[in-house]
Amino acid sequence: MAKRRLSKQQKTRIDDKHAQINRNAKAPGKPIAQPDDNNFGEEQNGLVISHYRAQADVECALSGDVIRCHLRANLPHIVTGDHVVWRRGLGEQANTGIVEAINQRTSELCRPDSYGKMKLVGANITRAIIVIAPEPEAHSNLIDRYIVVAEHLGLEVLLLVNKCDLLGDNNPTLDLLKKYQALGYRSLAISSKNNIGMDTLKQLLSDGCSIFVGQSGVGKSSIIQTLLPAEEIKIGELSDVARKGRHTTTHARLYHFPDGGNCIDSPGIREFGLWHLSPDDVLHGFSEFRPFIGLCKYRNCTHINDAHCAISKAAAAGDITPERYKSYTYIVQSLDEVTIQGERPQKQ
Ligand SMILES: Nc1nc2c(ncn2[C@@H]2O[C@H](COP(=O)(O)OP(=O)(O)OP(=O)(O)O)[C@@H](O)[C@H]2O)c(=O)[nH]1
Ligand SMILES: [Zn+2]
Repeated sequence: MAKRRLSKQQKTRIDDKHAQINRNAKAPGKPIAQPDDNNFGEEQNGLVISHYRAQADVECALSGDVIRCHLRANLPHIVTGDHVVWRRGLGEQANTGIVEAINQRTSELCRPDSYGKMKLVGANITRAIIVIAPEPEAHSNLIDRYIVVAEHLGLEVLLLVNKCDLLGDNNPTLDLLKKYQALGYRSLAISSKNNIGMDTLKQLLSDGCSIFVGQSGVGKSSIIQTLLPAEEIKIGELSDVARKGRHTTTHARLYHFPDGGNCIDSPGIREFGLWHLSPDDVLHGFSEFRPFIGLCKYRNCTHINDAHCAISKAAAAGDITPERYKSYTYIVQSLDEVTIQGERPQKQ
């Protein structure tokens, strides 16, 4: 994945798209030919497992069947993880249905597509599993970036150390772990290869809807495969596509863990980033900074080398660690960089 600095024009386009997504959630869409109401049964609840341009696979809340549904015109943009009201086709049409309404979402995850346009990739996610490993080495700034987005979306964070079979006694990953534990983040060390800690992980994931994020090679595919033995091939397919960089062709899919809880996965979701966040969002994403927010002398304080800044004073006094403060400044200064799907990393 390449990091590149967005031009003003591209940033405007992303902002416009985000505004459009918000408008779509409220405003009517283009009129399309409507199916005959008499051909469908009672309204019922469902869960969007996957969605395509004009259709969605909806799981019936009662039977668990997954039905390919058309979408009622004027419906806001639908996305994997949406809770919907739908009606099943009658008679010979029982294997189809129509989505009538989308219930309010508790969270929305967006990301830019290959053209830099923002699109929704998942809804109602409750938990971000940030996967790190002794190899490739974990960097706290990357962890902080994931945490900031998770905090912004109101997600629970689980810092998952995979490959614990490679941890010696003095591995730097253990120090990292302690640092985030001290900040109040839950963590767990596992080895998907040696099946260590997997039962505890299953328990932690047994409610809500999780997504797995983290740098390439930490073992996200391996972990998901272990948790979803029946879905092995499909996960593998997604992973292969990710490696070839053809992300736009894949759809986010919702999976049920056998022991409870859901997971939404796609290469696009695994690479979640700081799309659209303002410097203020980033500030609030550093949870230990919050007691000092609003105490700076100047209202337009950027908290980076500003005079009379309560945040930098807290860092100097040791109430905020130098690493986290540095991480904050680094993230704010790189907010206009974005990872575009399908691009290869550029040499620095
Ligand atoms: N030693 C050890 N190796 C592991 C473990 N889990 C995964 N691996 C290895 O780590 C490598 C990367 O695993 P993947 O599951 O492909 O990692 P990923 O995070 O999905 O990578 P991307 O698909 O590139 O994002 C593979 O060679 C795995 O066999 C583990 O618990 N211990
Ligand atoms: Zn300040």
